[in-house]
Amino acid sequence: MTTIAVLGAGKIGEALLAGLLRSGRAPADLLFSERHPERSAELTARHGVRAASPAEAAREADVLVVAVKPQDIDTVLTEIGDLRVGTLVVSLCAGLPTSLYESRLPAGTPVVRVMPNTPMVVGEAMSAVSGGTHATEEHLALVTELLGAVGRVVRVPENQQDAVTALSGSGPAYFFFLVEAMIDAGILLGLPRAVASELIVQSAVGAATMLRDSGEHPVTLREAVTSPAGTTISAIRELEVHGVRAALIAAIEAARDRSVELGRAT
Ligand SMILES: NC(=O)C1=CN([C@@H]2O[C@H](COP(=O)(O)OP(=O)(O)OC[C@H]3O[C@@H](n4cnc5c(N)ncnc54)[C@H](OP(=O)(O)O)[C@@H]3O)[C@@H](O)[C@H]2O)C=CC1
Ligand SMILES: O=C(O)[C@@H]1CCC=N1
Repeated sequence: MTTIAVLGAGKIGEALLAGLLRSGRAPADLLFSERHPERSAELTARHGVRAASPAEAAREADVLVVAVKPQDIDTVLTEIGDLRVGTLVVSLCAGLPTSLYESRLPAGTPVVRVMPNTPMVVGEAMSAVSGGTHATEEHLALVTELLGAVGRVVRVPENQQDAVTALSGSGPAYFFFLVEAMIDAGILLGLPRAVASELIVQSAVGAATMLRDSGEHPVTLREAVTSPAGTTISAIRELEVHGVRAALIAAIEAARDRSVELGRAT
């Protein structure tokens, strides 16, 4: 059986562990590495998965998933020390290119770069995968299978990963921000917070399901809500006056630029 080790079991690392367990991987085939003993104990109690040092994890693993913050990559690569020949390294880190790993790990190490997102915790992640110089079709297929257990997976050329990071990696945060603002609007209009929250969250679930399942373009779906001389068009005019479309485009461009910067900083 393939042994998978997750270095850095924070928000994304723990979501992946939980998803792999949900998809039927045995706890004995998984291990993780965390900096603080209390966090390790908490994770082992919650998931029944073993904690190990980065060096132990690297020695045992067939697949080594790196899920530390990009700023911690130097430390973790130093800590893992020697890697078994052929160990597949999977990086979930924003901005970090496969060439960074290839330059620091034994020659020929296969590396796959992945950008997932937090809906992984409910099995609804969107992940994009790109192979490094030594990643074969089998490596990409294995990573696609692993990530497929926690959501959808697409393949992209590595030079698109910074854009992917800005769109779907950070994307859930933009939707949460929008929902938060819409709930605030409900409060302004005098609704109790709980009622405003239920109205908006269910509307978001319904709209997302229509987007995914109807096959319709978002413009068509929006037009179906927008009655002539009705309420929706009054709101849409305000969104355009306040430059919400341009703000979103600029925000996503800034996120892409930050991803590029994180890659250059290491
Ligand atoms: N959150 C998100 O939405 C997404 C995140 N990512 C990427 O995933 C990676 C992790 O992000 P996220 O889960 O949010 O971050 P977290 O900070 O929640 O998780 C990282 C974990 O790694 C631990 N860690 C740091 N250094 C080491 C080390 N040397 N050995 C063992 N454990 C270590 C951290 O401990 P400590 O807290 O002590 O530092 C922390 O628990 C990032 O690179 C990010 O770019 C990708 C897609 C989406
Ligand atoms: O904000 C970040 O840097 C990480 C990467 C994508 C989502 N969260």
